[in-house]
Amino acid sequence: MNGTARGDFSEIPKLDVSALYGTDEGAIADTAAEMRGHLERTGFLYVVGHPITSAQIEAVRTMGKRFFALSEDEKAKIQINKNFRGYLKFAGSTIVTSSVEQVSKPNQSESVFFMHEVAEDDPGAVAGLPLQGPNQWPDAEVLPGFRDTIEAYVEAMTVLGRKMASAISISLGLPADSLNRYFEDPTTFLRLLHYPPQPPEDGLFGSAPHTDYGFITLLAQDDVGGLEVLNKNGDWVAAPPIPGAFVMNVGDILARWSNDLFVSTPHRVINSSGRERYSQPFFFDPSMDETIKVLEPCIGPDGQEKYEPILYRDYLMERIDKNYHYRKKAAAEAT
Ligand SMILES: O=C(O)CCC(=O)C(=O)O
Ligand SMILES: [Fe+2]
Repeated sequence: MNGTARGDFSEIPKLDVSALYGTDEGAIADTAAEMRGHLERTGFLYVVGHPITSAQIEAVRTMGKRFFALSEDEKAKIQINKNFRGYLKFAGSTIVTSSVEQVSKPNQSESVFFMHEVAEDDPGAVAGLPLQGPNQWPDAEVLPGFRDTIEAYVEAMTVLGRKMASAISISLGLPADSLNRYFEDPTTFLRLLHYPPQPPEDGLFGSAPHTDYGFITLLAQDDVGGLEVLNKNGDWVAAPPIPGAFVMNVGDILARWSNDLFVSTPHRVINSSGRERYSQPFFFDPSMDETIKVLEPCIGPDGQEKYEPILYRDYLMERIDKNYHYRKKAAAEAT
């Protein structure tokens, strides 16, 4: 696709990925090719035809609603920690790395993060590697079934994430398994978000314009709406909810990995519905100790690699440190 098509869209395309779960190689290749077109043009697509049931998606949403309905004291028991796991209170994050506009007002949301599980006695955790440690869970007596529901969902989403990585490989003319090693111990974040209704106000967002850091994001949203995606004309294109579908988007490390073949598109949330909105993005990223170097098929005839290789851990830490109040504070205290 030539550069002029990048960002040229007025709606978010839909892709049926059922072929990726089968063995028909022709159908897999067709799906991968279609996906590639979307990743180049919009960087966003609806994923349908996956095997994750609406009931399973809904079960996670219900757990999120129950969690956010707890008292501030109860939620604060699992306040977000240095390993980036736990509860981020309302208005706890401001996006300062946004390339889209200068953002000053905090996001009008509260959220809770669960990452890939790392045992306390894991060598990485013992060595104090960043972001390596156990999750923080709400008290099982307060929220029975919470942990099981989240873990089952993360497992299913990880399978879907790997299918997408494989499709991306195929779309670039690489063997289906060529990216597997990057996702053996994937860095994953499941973020449960709650956006209370917000007043219309200049510069006030549920989620301020931003791009995602990682490889891909697979988002399930409730029926409220409010997610918008920026096209090349500067229009904010709505990404309204489609029952059972995930909104998938390219993150910055995939854009970088692909030498900017794929586009990490800015997006934002404004919850002007008058209702509570709940969403659950799953961020599927490479292993912390993998080095991300421009993929061979993405190097053009000029041989130019626009980006230096980078260790995913270093990349991620830099991005995270810039974005969150609590980490900025911790970083300041450490100096
Ligand atoms: O809640 C949404 O619809 C989008 C959330 C989002 O963009 C993010 O958490 O990165
Ligand atoms: Fe996002």
